[in-house]
Amino acid sequence: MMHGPCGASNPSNVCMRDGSCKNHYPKEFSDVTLNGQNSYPIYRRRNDGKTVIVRNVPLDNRWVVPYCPFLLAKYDCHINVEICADVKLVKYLYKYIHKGHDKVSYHVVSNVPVENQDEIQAYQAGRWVCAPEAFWRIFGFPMSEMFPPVIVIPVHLPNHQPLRFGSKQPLAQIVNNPLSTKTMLTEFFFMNNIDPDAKRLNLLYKEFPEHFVWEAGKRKWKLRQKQVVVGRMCTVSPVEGERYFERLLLVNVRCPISFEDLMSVNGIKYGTFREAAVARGLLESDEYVDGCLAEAALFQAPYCLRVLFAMLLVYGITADPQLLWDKYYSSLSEDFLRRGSLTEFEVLKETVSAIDMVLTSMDKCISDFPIRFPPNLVTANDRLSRDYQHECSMSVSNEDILSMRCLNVEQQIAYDKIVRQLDSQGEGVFFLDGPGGTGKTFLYRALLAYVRCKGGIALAVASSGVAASLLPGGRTAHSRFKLPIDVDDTSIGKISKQTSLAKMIIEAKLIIWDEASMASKHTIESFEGLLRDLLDSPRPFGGKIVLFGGDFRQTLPIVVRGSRDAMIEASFVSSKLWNHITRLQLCQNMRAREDPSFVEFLLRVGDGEEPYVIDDNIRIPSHMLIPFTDESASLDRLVESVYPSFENFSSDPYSVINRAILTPINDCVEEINDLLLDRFPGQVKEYISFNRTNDVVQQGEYEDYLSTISTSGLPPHILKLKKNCPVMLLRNLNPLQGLCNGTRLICRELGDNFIKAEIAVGDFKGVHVFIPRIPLESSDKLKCPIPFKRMQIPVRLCFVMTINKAQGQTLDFVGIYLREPVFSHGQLYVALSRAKCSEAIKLLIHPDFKKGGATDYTRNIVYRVVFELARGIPSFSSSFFFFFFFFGQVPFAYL
Ligand SMILES: Nc1ncnc2c1ncn2[C@@H]1O[C@H](COP(=O)(O)OP(=O)(O)OP(=O)(O)O)[C@@H](O)[C@H]1O
Repeated sequence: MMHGPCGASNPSNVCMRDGSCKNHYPKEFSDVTLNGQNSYPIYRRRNDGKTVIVRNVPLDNRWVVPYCPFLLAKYDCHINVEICADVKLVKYLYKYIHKGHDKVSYHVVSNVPVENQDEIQAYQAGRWVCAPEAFWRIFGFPMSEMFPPVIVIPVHLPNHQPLRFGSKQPLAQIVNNPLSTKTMLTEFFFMNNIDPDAKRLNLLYKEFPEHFVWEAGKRKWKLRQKQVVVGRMCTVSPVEGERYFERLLLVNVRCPISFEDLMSVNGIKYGTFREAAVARGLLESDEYVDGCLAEAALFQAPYCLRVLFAMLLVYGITADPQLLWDKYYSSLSEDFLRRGSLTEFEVLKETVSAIDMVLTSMDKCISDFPIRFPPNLVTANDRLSRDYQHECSMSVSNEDILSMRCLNVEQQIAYDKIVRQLDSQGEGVFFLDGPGGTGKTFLYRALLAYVRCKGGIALAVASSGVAASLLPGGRTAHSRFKLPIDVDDTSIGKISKQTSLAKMIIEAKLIIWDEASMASKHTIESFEGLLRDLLDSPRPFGGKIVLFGGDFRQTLPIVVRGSRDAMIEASFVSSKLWNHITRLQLCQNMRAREDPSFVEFLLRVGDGEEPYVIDDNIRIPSHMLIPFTDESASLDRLVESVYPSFENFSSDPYSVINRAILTPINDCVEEINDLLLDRFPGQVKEYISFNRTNDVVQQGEYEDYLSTISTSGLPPHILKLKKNCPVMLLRNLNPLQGLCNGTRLICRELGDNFIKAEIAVGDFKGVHVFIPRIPLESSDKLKCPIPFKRMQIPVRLCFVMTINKAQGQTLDFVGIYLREPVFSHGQLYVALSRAKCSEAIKLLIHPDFKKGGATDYTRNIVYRVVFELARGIPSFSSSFFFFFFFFGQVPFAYL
């Protein structure tokens, strides 16, 4: 069915209102179906050049009314079906039931003279009941049904019980009726106080109707025998003040026995619900920041306190930074004061500089915040030259110096080639291509050591925080080169030539960019434009020596819900710059060198050469499999393989940190993490988040829903932790000091307002940090359709993590849980290649009954075209290396 035509071709069409179409035709062309503004779908309408003539006007795809081709053909009429894939679209479920498809407006025209007509009465609304509906109603069949039934439960302040009475009922009778004061809420408290079942079940208010029935006549709760129901508290807007805070407490406090009990926290009775909510950490407030710093100051760790203070400033959690600065200055400067040799001014300068240094790594500076200091305490020049000095004087570990002499043959060839260019002050852009574990990081470290030992500047960056934390002095490429986050083909990084950052980049002898295969081509092109601009050179990358590295078998740049073509198009190999790059190949797997048959298997999986059994499924060697018997028993076996005994792990948490269960989707991560936390020894502590909608009007309406959202970029609403458990950081908090998105940590202390954690991997292993609650947003618009911020400690348990989060990490033991098969290029390969040998891997594959229920094969997605594009450049000694690539992993050193 075609709409219209309307608009200029037919301005009098029925859809025209004020000169434009009320149904917004013609729609936009779109290659794919997208979620549009306010969750209305933008359907796929390809610009294929086809038109049809409707009432003498040529109409293209933009005029087609959405329809379902199957239903159209089957019933020979226009039927459209929309699937609610987003919470905002649920409105359709209700809209069409209540809107009344059969409702009509009609006008009754009478012969009465116009001046005597009652226009309002003349306008009528009526219903037209079609024959099937008439029959349906006559037979008394239900027209609509909701399952399970939803019981709405009231929220009222003490002595504010809502009361219904007749206009003629005597007031004394109402007041003296003992039942009038009883509501579902007061009786919920009563039951929690006296009823053994209610005590045993330890319920939240909203859970109560699932287990108890409300007897309206007797105004009391009775234990429910059967029937499934859902309880929902009525919504309360934050503008209602105390009633809103009371509801917030009722959402989170189990088994309260009275209003007073609800207002008590740890034995302290607060005067208001708001104060009680703040004390429970359910509300964002300045009291929280104060409490957080006061608690942290007790640890007498001024370095950690300064990092914490900087985080609280950056995330804008405090309204009055000056007040906090004055109050905590002595704790923040404690170590400088203790030195004794510094003047008061020098102590101040050192303290401010130290905080400023942390702020710089988060792209801020102390002068961005309203704290009064003597003028020019830390100047912009100080800041930049500090960064410059830091890079110039980067220390080199003995291990890295030694690595220059331990390179294998392939590494040595690549190393020599780059060193030759460095020594001859030449130029060159390289791509170090090697499967996971072939020693790319090892080679980067050797090259960084070479340049730095000679006093030169070598900049090390990576696409992800985890990879950056494995390089000495590593930063994420975005933060180091100030690259825009949302880049397109016109973006160019911008750094003023007068700054010392520009000086540092210009003087850098070598720039290394790890995991460039994960960076989008626009990001790399933007970086290339920046180099040309800074170096005033038309040559690619401004004539610098740049070494990119990565593995195109691993995951490609993320294009949210992007198609295969979109991912390939976004990849580095699709960039025009790819032709200017010399490829260096590493093949010998150093991580899994003890297990050559595993290495060969890995490569076949990564290259998409492992034979397919059915569709795109490959068979997994039986010794790597956990046989599927039933859901919980098989999962138990997987868990036991990865974490045989938690008793030993809690005394040596480092042995947990290098083990993990990997899974492609986030859905079961939280569930299995919670299961494992239960088995982990120790007392559990819960941190409940506060979810704040960006539009304050939506707060009351969506608050309950927001707390159910679980997505990989956000910590859970209820974060459960135990002392010594492993967690993963979810934000780049302080990349300079190893706190990157993906850094693994061990929880050492569980404070009321923050956790004290120890960095468990990378160059900053062993460093302690305080991690407070910060406001976090998710970029996943589909899972988070209502824009909101979650105030929570930005960590997740990492007994289990998604495969994408594990990229770049080496693990001692890997469990792979495939409740759903992998869904994107390279995921199976990334998961398998985290281990050093096949003995250190166990896979559990859920049977796919559509494919015969087998549990020994699973999907492997490989976009081979990426490899073809990658090979489209001159490959350095490629034939020499490919010989070994295909004919076994014979180490060159043995030849
Ligand atoms: N020449 C070498 N001599 C000894 N050990 C090496 C050598 N090269 C690499 N290794 C070791 O092999 C392991 C894997 O190396 P590395 O992490 O550098 O690989 P990678 O290619 O960067 O892996 P990924 O792509 O998964 O990050 C490390 O434990 C590293 O120390």
